[in-house]
Amino acid sequence: MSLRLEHLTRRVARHGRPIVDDVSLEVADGSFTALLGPSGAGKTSLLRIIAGLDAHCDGRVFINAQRVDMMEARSRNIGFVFQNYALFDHMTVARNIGFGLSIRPRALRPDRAGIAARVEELLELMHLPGMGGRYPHELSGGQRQRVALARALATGPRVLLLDEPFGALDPLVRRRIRGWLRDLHDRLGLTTILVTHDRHEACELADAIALMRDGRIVQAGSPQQLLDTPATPFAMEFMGEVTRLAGRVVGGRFIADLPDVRPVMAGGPDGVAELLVRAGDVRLLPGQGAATAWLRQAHGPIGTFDVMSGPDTIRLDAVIPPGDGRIVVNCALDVSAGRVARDGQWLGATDVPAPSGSACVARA
Ligand SMILES: Nc1ncnc2c1ncn2[C@@H]1O[C@H](COP(=O)(O)OP(=O)(O)OP(=O)(O)O)[C@@H](O)[C@H]1O
Repeated sequence: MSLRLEHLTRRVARHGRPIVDDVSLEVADGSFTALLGPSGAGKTSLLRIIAGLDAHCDGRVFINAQRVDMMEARSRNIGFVFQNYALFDHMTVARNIGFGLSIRPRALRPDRAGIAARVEELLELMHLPGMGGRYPHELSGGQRQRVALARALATGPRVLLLDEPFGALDPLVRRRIRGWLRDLHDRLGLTTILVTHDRHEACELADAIALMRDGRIVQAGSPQQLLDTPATPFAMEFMGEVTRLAGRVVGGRFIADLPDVRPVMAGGPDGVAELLVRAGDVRLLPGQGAATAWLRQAHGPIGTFDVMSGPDTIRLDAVIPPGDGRIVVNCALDVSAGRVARDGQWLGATDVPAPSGSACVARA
């Protein structure tokens, strides 16, 4: 099922600006979309509006072209999993899973045998066979999360909303459950939206990412699009480690404060600016300058260096030059693949998509 969000806005008391601010987004049928962003960006608030758990003051939500934001939550046929599992501790796993079915209106409710059969089917699907009689406190975190998923899927929703579902799990379990979740999504033909602040998680799982900040969507697109053409310096920094170099734009070139950084072409008027560059795009050029770089730590082909250039020493990540790269003398720095920014925007960028509201991609 496809989703379309149009200009969604939510205001709450004692909060100066809207916590969800004019958000528009297309989510393709069968896609896995991550709402990514720092704490307080409005991800959970947006998810709750879609689910019908919180009110919005402006905008519309469509599922398969049908407007649903005036419907109550349980009529939307959306499955929702919270960060903290939110299982009923006093109920067995089987009753937890069957709960949504057991409170359906009489005309739609399966009989007891029907509910039991559906619960068994879900226990099997979630790799929890024979665990229906246990209580939540008798399960591991990963198992509890799978019970929460089973409960969300019991009524057969086609849209699944997940709010930081892996937050409380250790990294190993987290990785395993991610792979399993993506398989489940594909197998059941779900349309899934996942809230996370972990870019690795978003990139590993999702076909599309909507990056949020201050209640707004900064950029939406495939993980590769966000990595290759970040809409803003914030997007670039959120999607990967970057080094920032201070400097100025003079006559169409960025001149870094560090004297051994080679000038970079830059659009925009003259003035103070900064350059953002990824570690894999910083090259030390031995014998072509006056800087000295000491390798502090190697991470595969990339190293963390202390670079002394003129009177300053800065720490940055760069590609380790061939040979013994522990001390690189008389070097210049090539950062020509970096991007030049001023006041939180790219300077003279021509290849960057417009922020906010861009459509999410369909699944490959
Ligand atoms: N009911 C509310 N009343 C007042 N402020 C709220 C309410 N709900 C959320 N907020 C505020 O709205 C902002 C967005 O919160 P939200 O939980 O949606 O962010 P988030 O991106 O999901 O953050 P996190 O990753 O920390 O969960 C925050 O500043 C939060 O304090």
